[in-house]
Amino acid sequence: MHGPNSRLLVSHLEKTELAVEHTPHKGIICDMFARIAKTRLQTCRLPQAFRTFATKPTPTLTDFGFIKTTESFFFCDGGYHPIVIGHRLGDRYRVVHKLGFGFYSTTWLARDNQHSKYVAVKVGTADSDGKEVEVLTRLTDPAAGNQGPGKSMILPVLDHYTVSGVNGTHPCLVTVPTRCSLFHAREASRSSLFPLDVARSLAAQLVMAVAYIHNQGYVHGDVHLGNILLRSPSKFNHCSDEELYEEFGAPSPEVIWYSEPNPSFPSHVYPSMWLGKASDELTLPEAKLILSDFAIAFCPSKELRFESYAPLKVRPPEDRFESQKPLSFASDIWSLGCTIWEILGKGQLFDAWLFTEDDATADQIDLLGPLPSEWWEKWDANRQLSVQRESRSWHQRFEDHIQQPRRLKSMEMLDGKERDALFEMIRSMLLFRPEDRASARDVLDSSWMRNWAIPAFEKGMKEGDS
Ligand SMILES: Nc1ncnc2c1ncn2[C@@H]1O[C@H](COP(=O)(O)OP(=O)(O)OP(=O)(O)O)[C@@H](O)[C@H]1O
Repeated sequence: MHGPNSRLLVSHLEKTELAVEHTPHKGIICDMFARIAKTRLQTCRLPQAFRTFATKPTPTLTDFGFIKTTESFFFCDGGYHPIVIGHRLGDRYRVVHKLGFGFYSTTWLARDNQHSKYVAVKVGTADSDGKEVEVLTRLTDPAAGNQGPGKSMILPVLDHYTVSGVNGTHPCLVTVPTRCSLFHAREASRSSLFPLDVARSLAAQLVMAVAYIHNQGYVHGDVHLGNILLRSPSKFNHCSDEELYEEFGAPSPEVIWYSEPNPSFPSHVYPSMWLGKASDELTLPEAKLILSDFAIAFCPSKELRFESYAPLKVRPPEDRFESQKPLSFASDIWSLGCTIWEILGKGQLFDAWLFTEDDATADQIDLLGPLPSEWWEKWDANRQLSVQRESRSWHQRFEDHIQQPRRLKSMEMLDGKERDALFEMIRSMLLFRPEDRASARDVLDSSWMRNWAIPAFEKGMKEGDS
């Protein structure tokens, strides 16, 4: 099931658009979803409801009652709060549209009746701990100093409170609404690419944001394209609800089909509104980044964390090979290196189609060379490396993921000097041993940052001012 069609299906699953009932390949699709679910079991922190489903030995199509929307699966005790457009969230916020959802929350565009402006209200699942509020409050505290532009790339908490409903008590976090994630901006484009200067500027901003949070003593723990959002133009605060619906579309509830009806399930869900822009249409002044989702961020000096919850494609290898040692800032640096690569091109540095931890390790060895000897002994390398694999060098991956897609779309490409500086920087971030990796500060001082990425960011700031 590898290949573009299966990728498309997953993307549809994630975008909640798949009408499986109408396909002639239900059996194959059930099998594929079962595999996706099981792969995800190894790769993400997941609510219990999903775990129960994913461990079913032979799921049938009926078990995929959530197919029309993965989201509907999480309406259960401890899960999402069912929300209807027009309802109030707390006394102050009237829900106007849906902005998005993740495994641990749904996010809504709401009208703040006190200040007559739009806000984003992230409503956590009842089993989420609400710790994100605390982390964001500390990181955006005016007393935390203003070390460079990184701080402005974190959203301040405007308000927080809890709401109670059929599935439990839910933490609510209020921030300004943003545009879309880099992942969704790419998905919405024809080329899946950012213009080169935009990509450089986004990479610079991401490193600044990570350098800032590291400086404040926090590890983000989940750096990937889905958690990097684009700042919204502020103009839409002046729109009425009607004008907003006119421009961005009104909410259109979709009926959910359930295999086993339950009062905690809503009868409808809402597709998310699209405030975003396709990646290839994004201009330099518009490319203003927000690092989001601090739900699993932690402070290594206060809390020991041994397990990484980052997706496998960006997950640092010490999670697997040094599971007795606590994770540190260097775990973010690995994910950051992989994410910068992805921002510049259209492929992932480490391929990630239904890939297992063994595939990830083998792919990392292909690119980076042998594991440290004590790690090697922990891995059944002979079995894994005997599997026929296509070995791809830095240059090949660069050609496949970055240069060739840019060439094919007639978009600006990197020259040899820039490519070498990029390789040098990313290599310093992807060293197997976490203690050998560059720090975020070192990355900011690298030649690629100083000569290509930061100048593009500064150019964007100037163009935005003029
Ligand atoms: N301030 C915001 N403005 C607009 N959309 C937002 C905002 N915050 C979150 N979203 C949307 O909601 C989605 C999910 O948010 P987020 O990743 O923070 O949730 P989560 O439940 O912690 O996710 P995960 O599945 O990574 O655990 C985002 O991808 C984005 O589309």
